Amino acid sequence: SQDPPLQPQLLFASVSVPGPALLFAKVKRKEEQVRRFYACAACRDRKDCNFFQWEDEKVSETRLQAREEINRSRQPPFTHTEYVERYQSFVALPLAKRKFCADCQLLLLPEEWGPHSAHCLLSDVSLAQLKRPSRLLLPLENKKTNAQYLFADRTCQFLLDIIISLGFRRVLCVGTPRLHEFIQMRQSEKKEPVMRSQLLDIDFRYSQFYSQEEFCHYNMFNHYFFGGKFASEACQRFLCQPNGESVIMVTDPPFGGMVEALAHSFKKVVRLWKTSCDQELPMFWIFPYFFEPRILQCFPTFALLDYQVDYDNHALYKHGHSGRKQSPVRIFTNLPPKDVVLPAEEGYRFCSLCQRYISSENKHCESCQACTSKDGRAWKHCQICNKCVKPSWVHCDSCGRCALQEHPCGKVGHGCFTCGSTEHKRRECPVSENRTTMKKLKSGKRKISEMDKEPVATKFQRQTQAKRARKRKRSSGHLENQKENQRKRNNNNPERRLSSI
Ligand SMILES: C[S@@+](CC[C@H](N)C(=O)[O-])C[C@H]1O[C@@H](n2cnc3c(N)ncnc32)[C@H](O)[C@@H]1O
Ligand SMILES: [Zn+2]
Ligand SMILES: [Zn+2]
Ligand SMILES: [Zn+2]
Ligand SMILES: [Zn+2]
Ligand SMILES: [Zn+2]
Repeated sequence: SQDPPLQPQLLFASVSVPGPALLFAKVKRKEEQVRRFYACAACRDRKDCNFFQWEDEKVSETRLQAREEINRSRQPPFTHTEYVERYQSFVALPLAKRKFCADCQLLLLPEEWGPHSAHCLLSDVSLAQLKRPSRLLLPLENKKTNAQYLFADRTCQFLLDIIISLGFRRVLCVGTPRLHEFIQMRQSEKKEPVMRSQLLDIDFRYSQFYSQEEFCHYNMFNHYFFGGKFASEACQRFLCQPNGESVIMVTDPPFGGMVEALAHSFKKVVRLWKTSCDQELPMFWIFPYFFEPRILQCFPTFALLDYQVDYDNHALYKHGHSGRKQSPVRIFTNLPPKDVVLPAEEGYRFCSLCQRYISSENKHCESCQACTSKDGRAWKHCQICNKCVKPSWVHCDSCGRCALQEHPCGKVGHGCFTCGSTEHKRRECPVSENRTTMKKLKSGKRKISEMDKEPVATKFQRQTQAKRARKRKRSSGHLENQKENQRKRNNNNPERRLSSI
């Protein structure tokens, strides 16, 4: 990008544990050069972790030591084994002695009460509460890094029901603590059929509640198991049980995350599971619909489902029309869409032509030969663009495409780096959810409905952009050529640094 380098990072702050960095590339357009650097694989906000190192940089001994020191200070206070032992001691205590420190987010043993006496303590922690850690723990709402948005019960129940009805008996929960918790609770209630689950998440606070077979402290941006070989083997053991076909992976990564890095990790998870045959690990990847092109680039067999994923603690992304925005979060899957039955009581119905379940207002377009709505509203077909567009869009002759009435006419740039939209820049992106956007939304200054903003560059736009690029190349000769190629290479490089990260 042309932007000054955003400080990349190696360490985690909110859930602060050291781990390997990712290698990114920064392109200086003017100087025609690429410089690679290491940055944190977990934090997308430099306030959380400001690790930065050029690839070819020599790091002094003193700096290495200082870094070691920071790493040490950011380790979880206990090992997973210690957490498990503590849990056992904790549940053996009488109710009156079971205290949870809300400030430290820690289950306390009586001999530790002293140093926490001035902290906010929760007393009489019941077994029922211990079974729902996602309610006990404060969601890490740090927008860029953790973005811990928890499923509403409606969504959790739907996911579990559909998983069971599809015949799966084991669920690998990658960044889905609440789904894991649902399955664990079900198990303790001895419900049939028996379901099992394992959680992989960067939030190590969960080590307090789950065994090493139930939880692995994991970074999904670089497939890193903090518990080392023991943990990755636990994951492999979970995936590769005798009836290997009955396992599904469900992931709900932070939305600001880089799709390509995630896909790279998920392919490694598949390799942990994969037997000799060329099977695909069944997967639900929960992510905003406007990432469809980028997800399909990484996983061409995936389909986008119409189901609107709903969160408890997300002020904006809510299901339905209750004055709030509808959720743009959907399920991507490599299972046949016709098998994923969406709830009729929420208005979903089957389109026999598309062979999939669609939302109530989505309608089948004869010209496109598909149910074209992505956002849940009825889309309309534009004869000139030869595709369906959002209801609020009109065809603009100067731009040669459909857009909002008040679009920046004639200024088709590269668009948003995070989601690909040409209607806004990264700073206003609804996905990266930075402060400015949140402030604007809160103060009601938002002129254009976020829903009306154009999502990822569509195939058509990409084609016209490519055409323009080719034209530019022809007209401005070699240097321009190089730039364009550089840009393309960059876009194809999975380790390229996106400004969203
Ligand atoms: C959008 S929330 C999804 C939670 C899910 N909706 C649920 O209710 O179970 C993202 C989850 O990913 C986890 N997470 C964030 N960054 C991560 C990373 N780098 N590696 C692994 N997990 C991460 C967060 O701790 C959080 O649990
Ligand atoms: Zn405390
Ligand atoms: Zn249809
Ligand atoms: Zn159409
Ligand atoms: Zn049009
Ligand atoms: Zn225009």
